[in-house]
Amino acid sequence: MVEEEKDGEAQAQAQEETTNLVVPWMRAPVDVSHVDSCSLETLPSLHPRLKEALEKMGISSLFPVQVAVWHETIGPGGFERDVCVNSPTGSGKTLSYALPIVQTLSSRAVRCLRALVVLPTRDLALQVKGVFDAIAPSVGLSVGSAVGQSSIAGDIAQLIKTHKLDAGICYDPEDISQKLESSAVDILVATPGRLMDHINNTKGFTLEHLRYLVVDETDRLLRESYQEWLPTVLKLTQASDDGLFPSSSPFVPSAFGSLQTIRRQSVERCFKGKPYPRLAKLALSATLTQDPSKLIQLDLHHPLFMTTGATRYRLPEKLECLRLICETGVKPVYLVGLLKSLEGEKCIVFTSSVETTRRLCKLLNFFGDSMIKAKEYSGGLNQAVRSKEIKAFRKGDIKVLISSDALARGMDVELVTNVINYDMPQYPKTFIHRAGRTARAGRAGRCFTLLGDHEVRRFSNLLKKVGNASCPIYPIPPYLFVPVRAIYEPALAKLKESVEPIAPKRGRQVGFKHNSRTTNSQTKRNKATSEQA
Ligand SMILES: Nc1ncnc2c1ncn2[C@@H]1O[C@H](COP(=O)(O)OP(=O)(O)OP(=O)(O)O)[C@@H](O)[C@H]1O
Repeated sequence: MVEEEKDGEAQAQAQEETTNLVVPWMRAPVDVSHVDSCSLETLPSLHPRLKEALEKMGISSLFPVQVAVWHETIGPGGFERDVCVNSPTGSGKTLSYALPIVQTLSSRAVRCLRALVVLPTRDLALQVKGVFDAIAPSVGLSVGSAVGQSSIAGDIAQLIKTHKLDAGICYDPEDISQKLESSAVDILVATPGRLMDHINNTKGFTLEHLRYLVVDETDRLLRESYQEWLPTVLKLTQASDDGLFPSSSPFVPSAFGSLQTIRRQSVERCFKGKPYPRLAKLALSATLTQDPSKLIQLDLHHPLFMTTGATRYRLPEKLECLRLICETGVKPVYLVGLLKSLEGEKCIVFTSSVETTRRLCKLLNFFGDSMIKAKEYSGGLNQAVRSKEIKAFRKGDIKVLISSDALARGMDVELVTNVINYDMPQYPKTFIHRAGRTARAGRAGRCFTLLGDHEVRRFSNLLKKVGNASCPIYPIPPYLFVPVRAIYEPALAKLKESVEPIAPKRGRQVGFKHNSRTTNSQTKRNKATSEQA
């Protein structure tokens, strides 16, 4: 699956900037910045076992966005409107949907797939599954995942339960040899590609009982069609809403024939509440699209827009932005000086591409043991290596992670106190998501951006777009900077020996682009490079 924010982001940003159209329902939002946190004790209707589960997670109160969504779903709102949330990174959007969904499903009597949460990448999906896993079992709900690069057979074993047919059940005589399959999970967290695999190929996988659809990182998911996953899901659930057989849909081969209708009715009767509830949708992002042509794809019902403050984007409150103006040709020296000044703290260093990530990581490790030990995270690595590195980073065994934008969205790693833009982000949204890997959950954090002289103006414009005027220069003490300079050339020579030259193309330079100007041109060239998850 494509992870990198490149050409798609450019197009999306350009489109949004040229169209000033805002759909009417977005003009009268609920402003979450006027909502207060709420203690679990005073949160209305919270299931006692969910309260216990939250306390075990160390949570004693809900954040404003979580209170606002609770109000619209469990509170008086009662899930009657679809909800679109634009709320800063680290503000707790995951629990804002996980908690109401789990609370509502806690009263279900029969297990079947009621909630589907879709995320753009495998790592994000597994992170969100972890949040559901922490609360859903307390009320007897089961959570599954369907993500790329894991075994399909393993998925099926986890998601589908096979029963023998009871003698008294009315079934299609043609299907007499078949066993009855049903969902082994109430909630599924999935990436679009694997979801489509199950929709198209997995016997017994059905969305006919789906009540909740969450589209997390909405702008990212709406930008690419991922095998038409969204229209497919909507079509399948629409068929169910209309009382049509999903098996009549061209998308799904029927596993049960006429038995499906009998099962659907009996299952829904076993659910306290409405017999045929509407599919409720929740769409969330820190940079929610306002593009009507994108939003229309969600087919929203009487949507309610929640946002934070009056500006389009908002950075976390305790995020401090700083910049370093780098002399041409020696940007890595500035980076090492900066990392030395932050020694002992967890840092993510963002670059513009998989290739720069790989080379920069190698280069840092050539500076010698006394300098910086860094690891790499990008779509250029296989999943097992990525998972290993992120685990070590979470544990604190690795302090510096050099990453492409594969890590920019959604990833929640505790105690990351610094984000460093080694390459200046090209788009405001990329800045928001990268910077948002720190200063999460009300904590403090810093975002440093390394700039060449020629980038200063463009960066100031970008800061205006993200609503941040203040970004002072960070002074690196000379005693950290000067010794690094002395060992830069030997480290660079080692790097040149160790890396395979890139196949020369017209106007393409071979070797590590340590010059901020060439890094910028490399960024442009690499726009076509996509990352595979
Ligand atoms: N009520 C709460 N009390 C304390 N911590 C919380 C609470 N809700 C969420 N958190 C923590 O806040 C952090 C950020 O939450 P989450 O990942 O849901 O943010 P987000 O808004 O989805 O961010 P992003 O836009 O970057 O994806 C997580 O570590 C989570 O455990």
